[in-house]
Amino acid sequence: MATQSSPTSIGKEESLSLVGHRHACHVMLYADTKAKLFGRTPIKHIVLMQMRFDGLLGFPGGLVESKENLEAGLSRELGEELGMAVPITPQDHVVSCPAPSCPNLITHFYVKKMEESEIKEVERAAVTMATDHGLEVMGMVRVPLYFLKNGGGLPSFLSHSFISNSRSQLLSALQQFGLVSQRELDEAVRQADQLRQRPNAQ
Ligand SMILES: O=c1[nH]cnc2c1ncn2[C@@H]1O[C@H](COP(=O)(O)OP(=O)(O)O)[C@@H](O)[C@H]1O
Repeated sequence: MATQSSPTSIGKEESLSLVGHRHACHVMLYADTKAKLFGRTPIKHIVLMQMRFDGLLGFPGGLVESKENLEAGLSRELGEELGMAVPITPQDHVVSCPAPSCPNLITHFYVKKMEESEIKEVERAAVTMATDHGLEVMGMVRVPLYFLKNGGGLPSFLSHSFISNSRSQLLSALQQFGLVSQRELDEAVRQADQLRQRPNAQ
């Protein structure tokens, strides 16, 4: 599994002053919802990730070119991956970290809250308009934040494989933005670890 523990963060401006480093920017888009699974389990929040071309889960975004500023580069990547403009501002920045297993790469993470109708528009555009759909991006996925029996829901989602530090980005954003309690996150991680250790796990 490709999950790493939280790497040490670095100031965004400080990271930009490092010589010979590349910068990757990714964003977690989310919205509140009143929808219920099977008419009874509250979904609470729509949180978007994507299935990448390499079969790993990650957030939309990508490498920023050296001439671009970070938010402009991220907005450009989103245009390609989501098929519509989703402007990102410096206020959406959450944390920057050296990539865990990629020397000289800094990962910058952003979080943007949207309306439910806006996030549904993003999902539609990602399939119908995005140039990357079916190529670099296999599809957007919603993160299940609820718990079902036998580890279903968030624990099962967390037991999949994630690119770079995107799993720890997800966990810390869910906690920081109050989408899942710390107690539930701890329980989800515990159950995810158990699911991975099952002898018949794939
Ligand atoms: O969701 C993510 N969170 C953190 N780092 C990521 C995420 N997705 C990819 N990365 C890292 O950033 C690098 C570039 O990202 P990505 O593959 O999205 O860019 P690209 O489409 O411009 O090639 C990847 O090789 C990986 O190390």
